[in-house]
Amino acid sequence: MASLAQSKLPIINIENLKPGSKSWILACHKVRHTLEEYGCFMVVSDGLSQDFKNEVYENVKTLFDLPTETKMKNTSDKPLHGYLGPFRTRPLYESMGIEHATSVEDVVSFANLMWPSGNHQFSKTIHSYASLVSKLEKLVRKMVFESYGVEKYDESFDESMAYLLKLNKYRPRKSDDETNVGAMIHTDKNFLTILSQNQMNGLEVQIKDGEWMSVDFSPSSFVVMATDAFMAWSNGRIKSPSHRVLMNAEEDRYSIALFSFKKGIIETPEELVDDQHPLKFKPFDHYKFLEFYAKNLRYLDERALMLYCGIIN
Ligand SMILES: O=C(O)CCC(=O)C(=O)O
Ligand SMILES: [Fe+2]
Repeated sequence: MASLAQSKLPIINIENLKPGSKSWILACHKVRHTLEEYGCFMVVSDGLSQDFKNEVYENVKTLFDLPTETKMKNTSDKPLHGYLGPFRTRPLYESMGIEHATSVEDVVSFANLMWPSGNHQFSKTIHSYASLVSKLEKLVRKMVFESYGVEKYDESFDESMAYLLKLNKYRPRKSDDETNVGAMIHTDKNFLTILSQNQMNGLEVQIKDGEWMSVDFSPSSFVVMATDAFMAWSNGRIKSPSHRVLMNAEEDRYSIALFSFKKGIIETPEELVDDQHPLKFKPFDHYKFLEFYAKNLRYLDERALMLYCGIIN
């Protein structure tokens, strides 16, 4: 069995840097090289104070405490965007998607659906959180694009990004007979993922040679994770790390993932294709790929992308 690495995820400081400065350029390269090697890294953010984080997670708990019939009202025409309840293969897990969480109107209408007389506190806190995290998403993307010298494509991403805030709850096991798998081994299908958790660990990432690393979130930290779509965009340079959640905690674990999706086509910049790096993935419509994935959920890893738009050279 693969061993569990004790090392920590790289931590990169990306806040408060002046674009164009020497430290900015160095950080851009570091972000890109770390995503190429590990597919993820940790960021400690000034914006995620302990008080704010407590407030966010209290609101998340209040949401999951609602009756199942209420939570089930959260549906979506997009796959895997609405409420997902526990089921046989993953009894510990529940998740709620809030679409367009960076738009205050959309968060308010989600809250109105969950609480008939609204929930101002929830809307305010969750919208502030989504805004903070979406800024980080934009920053990381800009840094990677700049490091590859293809920043001219970043604007079209900025204009067409949709943000899904995915709130996850993992309850503890009821007995030793129950599985401890909170989330099965998978790679993400959005463009970039920015994750935080309450104080309960459980996330594990496969780094190299099948080695699993358990992620110890430091306070005020986010994990930035690349995905299959980002890997395709980079012509296979960026790694889309396999990850899972194992629940050994005795209390509920909550996490929040901000998922960015590109409305429209994702295509590898021509600058990233040459004789040594032939094109690996055909251009693809991001949401259509998500639909394909949702219909073929046995391919939880990057095989889904290979089957959908991979080019066999
Ligand atoms: O809960 C976590 O830490 C990870 C969640 C996750 O992998 C996902 O939502 O795709
Ligand atoms: Fe994931």
